[in-house]
Amino acid sequence: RRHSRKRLNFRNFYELTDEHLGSGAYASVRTCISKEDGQEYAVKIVDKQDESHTRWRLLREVNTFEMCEKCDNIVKFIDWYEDESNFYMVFEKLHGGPLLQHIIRKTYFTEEEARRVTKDIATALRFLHGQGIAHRDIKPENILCTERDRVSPVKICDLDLASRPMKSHSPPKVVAEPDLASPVGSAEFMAPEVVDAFIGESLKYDKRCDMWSLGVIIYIMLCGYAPFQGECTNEDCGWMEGRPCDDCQRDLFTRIQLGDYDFPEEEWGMISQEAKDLVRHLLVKNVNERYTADQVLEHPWVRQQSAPPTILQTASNLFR
Ligand SMILES: O=C1N=Cc2cc(Nc3ncnc4nc[nH]c34)ccc21
Repeated sequence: RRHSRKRLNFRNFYELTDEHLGSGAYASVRTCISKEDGQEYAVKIVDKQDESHTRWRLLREVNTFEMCEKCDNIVKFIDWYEDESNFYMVFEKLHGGPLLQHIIRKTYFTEEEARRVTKDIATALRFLHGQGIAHRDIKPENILCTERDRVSPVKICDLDLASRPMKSHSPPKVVAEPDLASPVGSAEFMAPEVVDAFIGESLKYDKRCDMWSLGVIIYIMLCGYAPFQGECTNEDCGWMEGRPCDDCQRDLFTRIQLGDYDFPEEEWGMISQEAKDLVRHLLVKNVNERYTADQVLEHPWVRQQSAPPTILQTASNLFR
């Protein structure tokens, strides 16, 4: 009972400020100040009204963060609370904010800065994948800059969609007399891909989705636009303003599935061959061939002490 009582008093331990750090569909992230040490923290406030946000789902995310506390490139989780209407997840406060907002504010952004950010994200992914966890939602909003005045080091956040490592790779316990009503107990009915998921290679490959996402982030950091973009015939469909458009969405999915992207000379002419080579090894449709986090960290462009100081056109293109 003591344990749960403590959980109910977020406001006894922290005071919310009116600084909003971000908001998603079901949660908002705000700055709060600890009454204990006077330091700023970030708190993700999850609305309980959305019944898909159960305590079980919160505790799973909390547990995933606790597995990652040793990794310097994953935002540090501090503690969680709840009251009748919200869950509160408290994190260390990072002062640089989300990656793209940071890059837009910079007058110039160099390959060397892109290399350092890439190394930090690959380090976080190597740690997660080493724990058997796939992030599954790697995107610029989930890459946070630690400092206001420089783009690296960065940390990844939001493990809500992260996969949980399988307890063990043992195949499902098969009972002698299969109870036909409960498919889990009887492997006789499992499809090949389900058997594969239990014991096959697919477990190894489910982390590779994060490496594709990393490839898209590196591409955007180097030129300021995405490798795959959807566009429909209707000029002012609203897609570019962030409004939904089914035709654009379908076009985007088709382009991703075809994996057809290129390096337009205007921006990519001045970018090193090593940087392009790394992107080529990540935006690979075949997961068997797609680079792992270890391979990214061993790649010449990432390993080198510094990449070319070439000033990129990223910031101006991001503004478009
Ligand atoms: O788990 C999280 N899901 C979203 C999220 C955002 C988030 N945001 C921030 N955390 C710490 N400092 C931040 N500064 C800006 N946004 C910040 C932290 C943790 C999570």
